[in-house]
Amino acid sequence: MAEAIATAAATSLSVKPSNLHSQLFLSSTSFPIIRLNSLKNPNFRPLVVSSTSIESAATQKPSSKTSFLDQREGSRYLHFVKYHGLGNDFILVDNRDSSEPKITPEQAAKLCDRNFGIGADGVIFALPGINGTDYTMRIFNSDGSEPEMCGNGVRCFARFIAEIENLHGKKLSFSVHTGAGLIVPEIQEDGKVKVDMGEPVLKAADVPTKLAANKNDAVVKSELVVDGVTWNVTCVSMGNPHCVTFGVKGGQDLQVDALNLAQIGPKFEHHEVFPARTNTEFVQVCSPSHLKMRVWERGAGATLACGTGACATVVAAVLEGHAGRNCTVDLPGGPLEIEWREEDNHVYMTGPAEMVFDGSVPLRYLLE
Ligand SMILES: N[C@@H](CCC[C@H](N)C(=O)O)C(=O)O
Repeated sequence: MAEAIATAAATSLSVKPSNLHSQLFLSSTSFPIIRLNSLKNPNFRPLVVSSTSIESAATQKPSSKTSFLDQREGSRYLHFVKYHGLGNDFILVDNRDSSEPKITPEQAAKLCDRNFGIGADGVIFALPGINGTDYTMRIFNSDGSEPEMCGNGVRCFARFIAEIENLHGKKLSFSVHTGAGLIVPEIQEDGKVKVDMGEPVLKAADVPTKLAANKNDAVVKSELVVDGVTWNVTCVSMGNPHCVTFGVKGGQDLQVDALNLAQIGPKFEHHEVFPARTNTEFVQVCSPSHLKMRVWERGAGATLACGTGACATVVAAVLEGHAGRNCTVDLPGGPLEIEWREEDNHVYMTGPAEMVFDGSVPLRYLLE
C-alpha cells in the first residue's frame, strides 16, 4: 500500500521511483505534508540538508537492520531541495563549502529531465559570497547552459538560504553575487520575496543584440523578421538577454493564449541577431498596470514564469508607452508585481517562492 502511494506520488512529481529511497517531503501550502519513507519505515528520520551537500550515507547510523538507510551504506548522494516560483521550478543545492558547483552542466541537464530525472527548469547552487557579498548564486538551465541571472530562482534561493541557515520567521535580506552583479532579495513577513533586480541594460551591444539602436543606444519597437513575419521588438538585459514583443508590425494586439510558443519560441531564441541567444516575452496589454505574458526561455523552453522576463516586460512596456512603471504581470503560473523605480532606475520584483520537496540522488546515477 505504502509502495503504491509512494509510486503514485513520485509519478505526479516526476521523481524517479528509485529516488523514493530518499525522503520525499512535500511542504507547499497547496500540498499536504507527506513523508513517504515514514510510511515504509517506522525508523525513518528525515535527512537534514547539510553544508556538505554530497555526503556519505555510510556516516549515518542505520537504526535497525531493516532500515532503508541500510541500503544507502557505502553510497554517496547529492542532496537537493526542490523549489518553485510560480511554477518555474528549480533544484537547489547547498554548495556553501565550495566555490565550484558540485555537479557539471551535463549532470544538471540530466537531473532536470522530466522523465529520466527529478525534473526542473534549472539547477541552482548556493555558493560562498565573493566581493563582500553574503552568497553567490549560480544556475544551470535545463539544457546545461549557464545564464547570468534568474529572477524566480533568486526568490527560491532566498527561501532556501533561510531554510539551511535556520532563519525562519524573520524579515531578512541578503546580498547575492550573480553573473548580473549584486542582487538583493528580501524575504517579507508574508513569505513573499521582494528583489532589487538592479538597473536594466538597454545598450544594444550589451544586451546583446545586433539590431541597430534606434532610441539613444537602445532597441525600442524595432522590426525583426522571424520566419517571414515582421515583429516589433524591444531588447532589454536584466543581466540576461530578453527580446520583448507586443505584436507583429501593423497587427492587432497580441492574444498570447493563441500563440504556438513551441513553434515560434526557438526561432527567436536562435535568431542571428542574438549572439548569446535570447529569452523572448510575448505580451498582451490588459491595462496600463496589467500585462499578460508568455515566455520562451533560452536554454529551458516554455516555462510557467520568468522573473527577469517580467522585469524586462515592464521596462519594454514603459519604453513603448504601453504601461506605467508599476505593473502586475500575469504569467501562466501566476502574477508578479514589478516596479521600475524612477528615482534609482532599479527594477523591483515581488512574488512567491515555495519549497516542494527534498531528496537525494545517488552519485552513481549522475555518473552513469
Ligand atoms: N526563469 C528565469 C530565467 C532563467 C535564465 C534564462 N533561461 C536564461 O538563459 O537567461 C527567471 O525567472 O528569470
